[in-house]
Amino acid sequence: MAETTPPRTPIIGISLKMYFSPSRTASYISSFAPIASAASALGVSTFVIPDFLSAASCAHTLNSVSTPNPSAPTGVGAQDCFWEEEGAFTGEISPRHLAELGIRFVELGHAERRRIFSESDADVARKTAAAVKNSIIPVICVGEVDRDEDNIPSAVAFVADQIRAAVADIPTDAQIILAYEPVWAIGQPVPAPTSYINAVCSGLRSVLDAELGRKESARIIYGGSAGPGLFAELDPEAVDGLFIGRFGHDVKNFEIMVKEIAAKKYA
Ligand SMILES: O=C(CO)COP(=O)(O)O
Repeated sequence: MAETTPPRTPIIGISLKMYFSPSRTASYISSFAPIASAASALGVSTFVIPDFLSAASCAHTLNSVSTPNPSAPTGVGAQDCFWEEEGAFTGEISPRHLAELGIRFVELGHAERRRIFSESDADVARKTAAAVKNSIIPVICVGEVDRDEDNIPSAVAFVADQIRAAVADIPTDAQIILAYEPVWAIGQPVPAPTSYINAVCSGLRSVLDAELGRKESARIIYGGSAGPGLFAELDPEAVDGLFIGRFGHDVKNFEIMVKEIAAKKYA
C-alpha cells in the first residue's frame, strides 16, 4: 500500500553515502535523535540514510525517538533497493525486507548509481514501484548532468522526463520525494546558484502540479553541496527542503539547516 501522509511537510535528509564506519554512524545517530525530535516540534520532517550495514540499527534507534508533531516524523532510509521482493538475487536488497526492519525511505537513482552502476530511468521506475508497494517513501534523485545556467528550460525538460519515467507505475496519491540534484553541483565547494535552483524547481513544481496531479503527494528537495545558509535564499513555494551530503557530517550544521527551513517555510 502506498504511503500517502503527511502531505508536503518541509523535510530535510542526509545521505551518509559510504563515508562513515558503523561506529561513526552509531555515534552520529545518537546525536541526530534529539535534533529530529526538536525538528518535529518545529514542523520539519527529517531522515537519515546510512549505509546498508547500519540501516537496521539506525531505524531501531530513530523509530523510538519521540516526534511531537505527527505530521513531521523522522525516519531512516536505505541507499537503494531491488525491484523484486524475494528470491535468487544475490547481493540485492528487498524493499519488503527493508520495510520489515522499519526503514521508511529508500533513495533511488542517485547520480553516483546512475554513473558508476549504469542505473537507468527504467530501473528507477521499477524500484520506485516496489518501494511504494511496500509503503516505503521513495527519495527519487533527479538532475541534469551538464552545467548550462543560461538554459533553464532544457534542465527542466530533462529532469521532468526523469520524473515522468520514475512515477509511471505508481498511484498519483503515493507520497514521493524528488531530490533535485544537478549532477554538476554534487561534491563541489558550493551549491548551484540559488536563482538557478529556484527557477528549475519552480518549473518542476508546475509539471508536478499541472501535468502529473502531484500537488500534494510530491515534495521537491534540493541537494548538491547544500549547507547552512542555503535554504534562506530558496523559494519556499518551490522547494520543500534539502538533501544533504558532506555539509551535514557535523550534526550541528544539520541542526542549523533544520532551523533555517522552519524559519523560511513558516515565515
Ligand atoms: O549527493 C548528495 C546527496 O545525496 C550531495 O552530496 P554533497 O552535498 O556532499 O555534494
